[in-house]
Amino acid sequence: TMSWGYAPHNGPDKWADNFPIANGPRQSPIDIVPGQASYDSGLKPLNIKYDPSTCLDILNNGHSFQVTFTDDADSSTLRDGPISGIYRLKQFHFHWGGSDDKGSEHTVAGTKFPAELHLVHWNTKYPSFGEAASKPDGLAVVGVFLKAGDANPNLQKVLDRFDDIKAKGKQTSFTGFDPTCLLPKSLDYWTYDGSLTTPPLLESVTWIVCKEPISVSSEQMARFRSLLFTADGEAECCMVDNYRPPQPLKGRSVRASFQ
Ligand SMILES: Oc1ccc(S)c(O)c1
Ligand SMILES: [Zn+2]
Repeated sequence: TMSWGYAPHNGPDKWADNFPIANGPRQSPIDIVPGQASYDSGLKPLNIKYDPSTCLDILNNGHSFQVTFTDDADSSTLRDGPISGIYRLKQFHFHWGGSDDKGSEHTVAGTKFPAELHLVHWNTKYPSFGEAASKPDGLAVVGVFLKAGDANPNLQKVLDRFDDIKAKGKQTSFTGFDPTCLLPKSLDYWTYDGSLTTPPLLESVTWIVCKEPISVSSEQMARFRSLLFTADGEAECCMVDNYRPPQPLKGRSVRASFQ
């Protein structure tokens, strides 16, 4: 059977064929309109504590590349912000474009960024990521925009491993990395109830989108685009434009942690 992707024949406009939730009431991403977000003084600052020793490996899964963490203890966690309880970091990955004028999933008053980082956490009130992913309060994803500018030395540590994961299915060890270094100075954020932005598009995500972007150089963006959607031995297809466009808000409110 044809699996989902980002091409005309299997991309975002086709996902509803196999994943009808694609037209559900709390789909992601969305266009964030700052003037329409409501400041909520009850929102707490994000409490993020990551342990670099939980960083395990980096892999090309055919849709993006992902850095995976061991999540059998409360070592790398997200607390407070808009959530209750303790959420454990499972993985981070990115979405990006074929050129610097597109690539992010969330947009800000229609503005697209060249890429977007997703740090995926699951609620420890559930026994595992897989269990949590099917619950309305199961996941919390911190989104960070990448803005074209100075080269990002912290990001470069990840990009330097791309030679080992160029093709779909390739994986290599990646340890001792602390993703805190990929967060912006300010942790002001917008938050709303949404979903995974890739199939199965589960409506289980509390989205926490940082207002401040981090920097990425155009040369570093070119490096993202050197990865392949395709496996060794298949006709090569560059991994670009692996982003879902904004989805209908359907009455949801977007709250801001800042005035
Ligand atoms: O576990 C996840 C997979 C994909 C995406 S886009 C997420 O936000 C979480
Ligand atoms: Zn994502």
